[in-house]
Amino acid sequence: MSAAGVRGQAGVPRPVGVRSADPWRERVGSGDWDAIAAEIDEFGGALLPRLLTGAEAAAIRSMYPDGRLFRSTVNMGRHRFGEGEYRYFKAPYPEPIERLKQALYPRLLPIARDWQARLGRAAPWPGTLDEWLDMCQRAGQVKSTAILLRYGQGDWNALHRDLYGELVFPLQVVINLSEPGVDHTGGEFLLLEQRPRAQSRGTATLLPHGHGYLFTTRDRPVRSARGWSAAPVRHGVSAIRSGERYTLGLVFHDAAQSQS
Ligand SMILES: O=C(O)CCC(=O)C(=O)O
Ligand SMILES: [Fe+2]
Repeated sequence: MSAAGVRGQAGVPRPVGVRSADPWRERVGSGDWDAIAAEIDEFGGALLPRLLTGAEAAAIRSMYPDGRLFRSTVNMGRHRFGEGEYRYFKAPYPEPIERLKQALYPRLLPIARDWQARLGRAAPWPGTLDEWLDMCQRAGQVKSTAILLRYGQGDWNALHRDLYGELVFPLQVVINLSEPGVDHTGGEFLLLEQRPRAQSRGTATLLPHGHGYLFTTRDRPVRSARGWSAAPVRHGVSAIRSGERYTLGLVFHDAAQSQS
């Protein structure tokens, strides 16, 4: 950890002094990114360090009822997406959301480029999130995609992929704003990987409070007889058995006008 940070409450690095580095980049950078890349290569998902303190997670949870912050609300039962509700943040995003997306993008980029090379595909993603979102905008993908999800007892999220147009960033992050075992039981994060010419593999993860979880958005390279093939990956959430579970979903492409 850099000299500019000290361990704050609950193990979250906190900036000190006027010359401290961007605290969001520092938090994101406190993970062992070689180990994270190895983990996502093996399982299609990987736990990230704690990205939000308890107070910050509570502050984001408390945004849920404030209609001014959101561009639309999705009733998951009505769309047969599961049960529960989520809301799309309006751009510009509240500061922690914008800063986390900015801090995460350059860490995800080498993994995305590496995957694309293995799959023999061209990597369209520029070095910064702003440049990439400009490309989305020019392609008509102009709508914000960060979401705040709220699940009560019995709610769940059907297995899906967050694709919103031709342009896709292949990795995304979810953060648990609630504390498993305290605020909710059940509500495991699920990944389902469709393996080439084989049965699918499932992975369930109880996301620790305030931590990020990095996972595959559309598909990822897996070894096959002829080298590498693209394995489609879906994600979802098992039923919440008790309590409430709030999460923050960060997708790195924006959405076409025709998408919700
Ligand atoms: O609530 C979760 O853990 C997953 C939410 C989700 O579908 C997403 O972040 O894209
Ligand atoms: Fe999703």
